[in-house]
Amino acid sequence: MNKEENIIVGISIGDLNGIGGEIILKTFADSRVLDFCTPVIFASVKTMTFLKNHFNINVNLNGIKHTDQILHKKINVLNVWNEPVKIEFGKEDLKIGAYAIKSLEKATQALKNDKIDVLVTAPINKHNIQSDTFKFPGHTNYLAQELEGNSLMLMIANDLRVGLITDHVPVKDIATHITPELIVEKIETVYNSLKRDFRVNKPKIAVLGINPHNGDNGVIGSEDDDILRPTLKAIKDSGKLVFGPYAADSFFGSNNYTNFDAIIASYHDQGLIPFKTLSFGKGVNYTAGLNKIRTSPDHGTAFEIAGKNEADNSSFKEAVYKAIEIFKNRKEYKAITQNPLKFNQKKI
Ligand SMILES: NC(=O)c1ccc[n+]([C@@H]2O[C@H](COP(=O)([O-])OP(=O)(O)OC[C@H]3O[C@@H](n4cnc5c(N)ncnc54)[C@H](O)[C@@H]3O)[C@@H](O)[C@H]2O)c1
Ligand SMILES: N[C@H](C(=O)O)[C@H](O)COP(=O)(O)O
Repeated sequence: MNKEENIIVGISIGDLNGIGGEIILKTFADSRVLDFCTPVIFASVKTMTFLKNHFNINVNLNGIKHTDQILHKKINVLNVWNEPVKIEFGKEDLKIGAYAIKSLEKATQALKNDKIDVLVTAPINKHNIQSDTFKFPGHTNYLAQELEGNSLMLMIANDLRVGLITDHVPVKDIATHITPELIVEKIETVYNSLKRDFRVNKPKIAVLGINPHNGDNGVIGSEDDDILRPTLKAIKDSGKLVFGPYAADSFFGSNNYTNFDAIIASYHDQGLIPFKTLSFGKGVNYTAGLNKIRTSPDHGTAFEIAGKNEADNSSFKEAVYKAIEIFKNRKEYKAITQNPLKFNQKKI
């Protein structure tokens, strides 16, 4: 297979009782998608056949046992399990959560071993995936352990990119998590990702304040003055185009966000509420900063509509496209930065 043209997209199935299977099949039912990527779904042919019949989606599945059997122009399904699985749409079920993790672990292994080029994850339910061996609040935190680099949750929709200093952290713990070291690490990660993954030459990054109105000189909290401002000053002094802190409440409403290549929020809902409000259904969740590429849609398992053929697959499709785009950008960036003279040479 020509890996240059046919990027192999590994897909973890997510929660089988949610909308994951539906959005995956709807995406690859459009055969044009198979012209530029080769999907490999980590699940089982039996399970995927049940789903395609349930949703009446007319696709052919190519069942395989090993990644060396992957075929181009086919929807490959790698059999991670063979037994029949009882799918009950909309039901939170620990047994179903265990299949989501089986799929994720197998796909991650393939990603680590370069058997797939990128990983796109369908949504999981964070409660039913917990077990004695799996204790992560999400893919980002799991992949941060499995892969190399410093992970960053970066939500992307066209030119809007919102990264988080803290991600799946309970509200009561946020302030203690935000240290100068973590701020530096996350800004460094988004800066490098903008250059390498999105080919932004001189990234401009905005940082949102932690407290309401940046703490109003200590009246509403001291973290902005004591931690954030001095850290940002040191980063700015190093020559990076980093701006802020900006009061978070008006930053998006005033359209100021359009002036930056990325926005860094202090915590999950500070960043994800404006992001999803502006882009829900088109956004992509990208785990930046790691040696491998993983994207996912900007939504969850949507149990209330699962099985009803109502799920919109736009965000999942966008997640596939973005993973491919980032894969290509990284390759190009590597070529340019390794030997710029060679890259610019033209054949005479
Ligand atoms: N990438 C992921 O794995 C991921 C992302 C977000 C949430 N989750 C998990 O999913 C579960 C449910 O989370 P939630 O209820 O907060 O968010 P959700 O995104 O599942 O649902 C929010 C709302 O959006 C609707 N919706 C979501 N996706 C849709 C789609 N493709 N088409 C049409 N409507 C859609 C739902 O019906 C619901 O009304 C939680 O366990 C959460 O942790 C997982
Ligand atoms: N915070 C993500 C969102 O709301 O879209 C979601 O929980 C997924 O997180 P992981 O990518 O870490 O699973």
